[in-house]
Amino acid sequence: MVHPLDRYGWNDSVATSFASYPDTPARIVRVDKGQCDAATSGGVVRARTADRQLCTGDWVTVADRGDAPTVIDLLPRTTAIRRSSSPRSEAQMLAANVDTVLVTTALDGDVDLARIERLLALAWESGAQPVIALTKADAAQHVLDRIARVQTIAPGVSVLAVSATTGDGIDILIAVLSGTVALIGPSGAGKSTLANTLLGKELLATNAVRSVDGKGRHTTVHRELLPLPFGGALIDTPGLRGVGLWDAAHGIEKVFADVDTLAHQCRFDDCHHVAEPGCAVLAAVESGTLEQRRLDSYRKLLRENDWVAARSDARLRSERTRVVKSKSRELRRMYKSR
Ligand SMILES: Nc1nc2c(ncn2[C@@H]2O[C@H](COP(=O)(O)OP(=O)(O)OP(=O)(O)O)[C@@H](O)[C@H]2O)c(=O)[nH]1
Ligand SMILES: [Zn+2]
Repeated sequence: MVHPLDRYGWNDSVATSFASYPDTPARIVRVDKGQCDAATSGGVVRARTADRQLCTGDWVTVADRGDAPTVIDLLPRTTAIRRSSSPRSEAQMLAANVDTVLVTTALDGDVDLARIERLLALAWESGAQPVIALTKADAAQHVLDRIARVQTIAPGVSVLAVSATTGDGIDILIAVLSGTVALIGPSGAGKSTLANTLLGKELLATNAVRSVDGKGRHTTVHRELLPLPFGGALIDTPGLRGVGLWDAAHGIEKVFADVDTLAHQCRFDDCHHVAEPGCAVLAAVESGTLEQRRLDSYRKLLRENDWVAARSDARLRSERTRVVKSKSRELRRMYKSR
């Protein structure tokens, strides 16, 4: 049977997770300050978010409380794309309940491998399956070589070259996408153009890249979930100029599965792959099977991740101390007044 929310990613397991909630099921398609657009079986409604921290893709329940629809419950997220938002060292949620993360990079310039590795770490960490789309293939040379190059840094990920202009590669891309798809990539990567091609219509504003410096302006402002004509739904995200990792140790391990396998062959279990004897990682760099660039990138992301983890631990600790202190102040006041 067709469910009205099928277009927004409804399926059997989603239906099961709603079983114990009495209010109306809905999926968040867009979040604004204090309000959101929520897709329900009766259509998209404007709802109050109360003080809930929601993000695009969340499954929630809504109910009419007094004068307006209000979000009541937030269902547990199956996957979540998070990045660190400096300077407060907090996690920023980009999208929830995503099945496929479509990492995009334009082929018309230099492909920044380290940036792809970073975006892949973020994607793997979310729990969703990453797919890489190398865009603007019509404006690129040596496309096959470049696909092969990117494939070496992305174990377990499909790498496809596509062109929204000519339509090349779009069919294959559609075949590998499943469920809710989130598009991520730097500004000007052609995300909105690709999104419009997948959606089959011009729903998202695109922006010509400034010809002077080749930089795209940020055209995408909102994250919005839109139904795809071939099934599933799409979330476009604003161009991510710098994405900081947030607690992405597992994601980094997946991106660098090759380095990880080597690391298990080192003589010492706690090898740092710097100068230790019997280090399989350094041996692989020496023999040319592992690129120095990739090892450097791996180390850099690990260091950054450790740093963010330490900072957020410190923040949580100080928050906890503050709560404890204010609680004990409260208690002291209470005892005094007795
Ligand atoms: N030649 C060519 N140009 C493309 C293609 N796809 C996008 N472009 C161009 O690349 C530029 C940027 O495209 P957008 O889709 O706005 O990029 P974006 O990633 O959404 O950018 P933000 O919204 O800033 O994140 C525009 O000038 C597009 O016309 C393509 O397949 N081929
Ligand atoms: Zn080692």
